[in-house]
Amino acid sequence: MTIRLVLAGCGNMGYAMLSGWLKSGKLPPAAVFVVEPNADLRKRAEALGCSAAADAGDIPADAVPDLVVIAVKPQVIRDVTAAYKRLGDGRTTFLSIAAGTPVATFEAILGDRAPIVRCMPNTPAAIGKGMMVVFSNRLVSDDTRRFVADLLSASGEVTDIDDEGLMDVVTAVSGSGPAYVFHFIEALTVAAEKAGLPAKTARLLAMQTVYGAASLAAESGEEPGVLRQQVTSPNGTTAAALAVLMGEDRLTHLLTEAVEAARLRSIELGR
Ligand SMILES: NC(=O)C1=CN([C@@H]2O[C@H](COP(=O)(O)OP(=O)(O)OC[C@H]3O[C@@H](n4cnc5c(N)ncnc54)[C@H](O)[C@@H]3O)[C@@H](O)[C@H]2O)C=CC1
Ligand SMILES: O=C(O)[C@@H]1CCC=N1
Repeated sequence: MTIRLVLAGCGNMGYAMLSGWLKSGKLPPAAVFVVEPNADLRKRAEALGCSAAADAGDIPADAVPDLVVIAVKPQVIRDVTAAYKRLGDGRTTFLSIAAGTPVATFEAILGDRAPIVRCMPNTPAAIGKGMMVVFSNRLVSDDTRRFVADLLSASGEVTDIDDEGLMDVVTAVSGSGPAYVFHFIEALTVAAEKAGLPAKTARLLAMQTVYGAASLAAESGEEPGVLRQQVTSPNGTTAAALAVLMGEDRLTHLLTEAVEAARLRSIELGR
């Protein structure tokens, strides 16, 4: 079958997105060629029905995929992209999910004819609940934008931005954000254990509370502040806890600091 998509890097994020695309049926596995040096990860991709090889040189020489997805660490992005230079004649679109790395880095390597899309996904993409934010260079046609958006929609919500400078903020909010929420679950579990709950119960309560609250916020159409007030009885238990979290805007300050640290790191990674 014709190779329509090459995935360079099938680690955590590459695999998460690939699984979503295949599950949705938007792409037949036989149309995907995975390039991944790690043998175990290649096997995992082959188990999905894709072809896989350790090196870009193993892609059939006559293949002209619609899309090359670059899903490697920012530190190796230049070397990896250089291996696809022959596909920079305008027929293939490049989609990078790397944190920090600007479109200009790809343009410098691939030349001035390559349509390039920069996307910041997050790991909930693995179960179709990701957040994908997309920035495209001027060579990406409307048709290609639609094609890419449709493919990405298999992994969750997709939204466009037209100011690339905001990608570092996006990375700090939705790209890294799942880790903040996972840590919140960990922290609530520890707090529950310290207050006397058995470990297993503590974890169940913390996880189901975050899951239920996020689902309610997403599905009710109500503002999070209103939902918060619905939990908070005057002078009750929630008010006591929120005085700790919201007093002097403690949690807001902490998250603002965390997002800023991630944003600055994203800028550094792009250098
Ligand atoms: N993990 C996450 O939550 C998110 C990651 N990203 C971005 O996704 C990219 C990948 O991150 P992860 O999946 O977390 O890292 P990872 O380390 O799990 O995956 C990267 C993969 O690239 C492979 N690789 C190394 N050299 C290669 C080469 N020459 N050709 C092909 N593959 C090669 C590695 O063997 C590895 O499996 C990064 O640029 C990161 O900024 C973006 C959004 C979220
Ligand atoms: O931690 C990182 O650098 C990547 C980018 C966003 C999430 N993970």
